[in-house]
Amino acid sequence: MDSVKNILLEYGLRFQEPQIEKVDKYIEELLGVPYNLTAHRDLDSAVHKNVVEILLPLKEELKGTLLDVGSGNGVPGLILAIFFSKLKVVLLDSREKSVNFLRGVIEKLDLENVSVVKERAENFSRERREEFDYVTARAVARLNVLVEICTPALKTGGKLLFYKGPSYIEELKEAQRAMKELKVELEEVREYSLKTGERRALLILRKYESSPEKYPRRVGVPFKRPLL
Ligand SMILES: C[S@@+](CC[C@H](N)C(=O)[O-])C[C@H]1O[C@@H](n2cnc3c(N)ncnc32)[C@H](O)[C@@H]1O
Repeated sequence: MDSVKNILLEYGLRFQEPQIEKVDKYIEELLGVPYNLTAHRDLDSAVHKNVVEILLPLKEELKGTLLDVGSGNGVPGLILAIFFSKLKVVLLDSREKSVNFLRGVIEKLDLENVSVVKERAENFSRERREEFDYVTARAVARLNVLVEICTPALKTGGKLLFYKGPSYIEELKEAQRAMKELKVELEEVREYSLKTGERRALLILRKYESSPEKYPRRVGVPFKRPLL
């Protein structure tokens, strides 16, 4: 039977045993069934979607502070916290159900470098300006919205790491105004493919100056009236 370890080895990803043990437990929590009872296809798909997709495009070690916006079940923030022990991670989500799940997982996995906050990103980013070295997000909003709700919490010189599908090309065009307003520039796009055939891209944007105080606008506005 495939294990998390074998799948990561297939991709040439590097790891240590304690990290694999934690990911095994995490997948068990995610699927809601003990590891030895997990169906092969469920395990394979969960590891690809939640672990390989996150680690594969990262060549460098991440260290410092990281905020994961709209963390849901903990992807990518929790996975990054497991594999990069020098990171201090805040998982942010406005949904009670996600926050409760995440708190349970952190306790079970005994993770000391992760905390969870239940709050809307618009409020959190306004209050915690210029605090994080990285802000990450996957499957939360289109790029122009993400830039507005994430960038204020980022330090000047810090990086936004957004996991996207092939729609990123359109989203980048649409996000030009938001990038200019919030003072971020595209540094790099890392395109990659999973063995499942899925095409993905990691967008890396760098904040070159403080974002104006008027951003982010109040809760809901960046979604309802995105910067275009
Ligand atoms: C589709 S899920 C994605 C979860 C995870 N990032 C992933 O890729 O598996 C989107 C999550 O973003 C959260 N979310 C959406 N808008 C948000 C906001 N403005 N502030 C905080 N959380 C938000 C939702 O509650 C939900 O848990």
